[in-house]
Amino acid sequence: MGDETVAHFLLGEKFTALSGSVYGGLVASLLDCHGTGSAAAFACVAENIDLENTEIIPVRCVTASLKIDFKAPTTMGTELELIGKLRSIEGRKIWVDMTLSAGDILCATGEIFSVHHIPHHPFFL
Ligand SMILES: CCCCCCCC(=O)SCCNC(=O)CCNC(=O)[C@H](O)C(C)(C)COP(=O)(O)OP(=O)(O)OC[C@H]1O[C@@H](n2cnc3c(N)ncnc32)[C@H](O)[C@@H]1OP(=O)(O)O
Repeated sequence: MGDETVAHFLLGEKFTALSGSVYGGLVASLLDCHGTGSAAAFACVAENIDLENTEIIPVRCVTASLKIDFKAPTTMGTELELIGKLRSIEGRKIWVDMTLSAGDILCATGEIFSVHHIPHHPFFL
């Protein structure tokens, strides 16, 4: 993964909102999921956890804040690429900047602030 995370998606037509384009709420969901996954991966790297040889990723993150800017309609039928870049880690707090592109078109940017290693958090009981 180096200093960035990459994921690809090809969505089905059922996620169409306005004609020919992906529903914006789904764009936000993809960025949310990619953001928390990226935050967990960056936390592992910071803690020298070997992701290649780990069956269960020992770090979990939850979204505390998510900001999306929609830059252009997200074309339906084109493979989407999500890229996450670590902005910073301060203890349990992790900030990741993201882009979502369809081919050459930058469709959305996102910023996620997530929190990890939460003892006794109801999500992880
Ligand atoms: C299939 C895989 C899917 C993976 C999951 C995808 C992502 C998700 O859907 S997660 C679900 C949506 N998110 C949630 O439901 C989270 C709900 N919120 C919470 O559980 C808590 O508020 C939580 C965990 C974020 C923080 O609570 P808690 O652990 O008690 O820590 P808390 O002390 O309040 O905050 C920690 C730090 O973050 C800061 N912080 C918390 N929320 C925010 C925020 N919204 N903005 C800025 N800073 C914040 C606090 O100020 C604090 O800073 P510091 O340590 O410097 O004082």
